[in-house]
Amino acid sequence: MPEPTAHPGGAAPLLAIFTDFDGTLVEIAETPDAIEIPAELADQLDRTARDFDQAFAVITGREIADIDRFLSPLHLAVAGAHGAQRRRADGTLLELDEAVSTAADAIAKSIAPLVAEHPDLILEPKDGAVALHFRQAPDLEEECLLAMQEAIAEHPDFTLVPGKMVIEARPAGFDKGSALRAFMQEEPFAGRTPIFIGDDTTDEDAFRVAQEMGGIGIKLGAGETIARMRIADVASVHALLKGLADIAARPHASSGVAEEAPILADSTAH
Ligand SMILES: O=P(O)(O)OC[C@H]1O[C@H](O[C@H]2O[C@H](CO)[C@@H](O)[C@H](O)[C@H]2O)[C@H](O)[C@@H](O)[C@@H]1O
Repeated sequence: MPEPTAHPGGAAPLLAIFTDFDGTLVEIAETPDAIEIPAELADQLDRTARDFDQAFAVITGREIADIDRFLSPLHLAVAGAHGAQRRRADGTLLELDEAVSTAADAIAKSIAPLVAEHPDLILEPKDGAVALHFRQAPDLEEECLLAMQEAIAEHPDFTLVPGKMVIEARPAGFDKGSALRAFMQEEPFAGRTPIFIGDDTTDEDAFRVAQEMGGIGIKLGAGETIARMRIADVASVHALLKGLADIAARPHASSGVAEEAPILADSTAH
């Protein structure tokens, strides 16, 4: 693994920026399609990517196609379906094993009758993963969990992960940490110091890997976390990205993230 690189003009390291999508770049909504995309979001992320020499990626539970649709016409580096899908910074799309797609289809099919019976549930089939949402029927959480456990029983290569009012099946061996590590082995991420911003339990793997690699995990909101830093809300994430881009655009930046961005708090401070 290459050592993190110092900024050519000063002491600040070159950063690689990774963010989660739902609950981090956009506010949580009642349904997956009801999210509101701030008008300037795509432009801001494009600027972040450019100012960090394209060392910027979204690591999400969503499909890559979803992220492209929400940020159109921007095509960022993205790890989708919790890392099962990945598009590199140079635009190369990594092929998903056909057996994984087939198994995800089968899991979604076996959940369909439950969703037909309870129209408030939302089934979100993805290429390589399946999400069963119960935000509009919270009393069905237990039933959803049992149904998903049953559905993956015949697919031992899949594992269940809880999210925000959702239970997801994803292929074992993929998570947001493995996605971050994979990006960090490639240009233009290699040798940089990773920062990952996220809000959910599935983001903990990425916090861990970012910190193992000498970087920083930034947890949005409350809740147990291994992330070293916290940030209050989605608006603060946008402000932080803008602030980081401003720092990166300066030719002789010399100060660190925390010093330049008081919207961050040490997550271990009381
Ligand atoms: O990893 P993320 O980018 O945070 O994606 C996690 C899941 O986000 C979406 O579901 C969540 O957001 C929805 C819209 O706000 C909300 O209605 C739902 O209750 C949340 O669980 C998305 O639909 C999933 O595919 C992602 O895995």
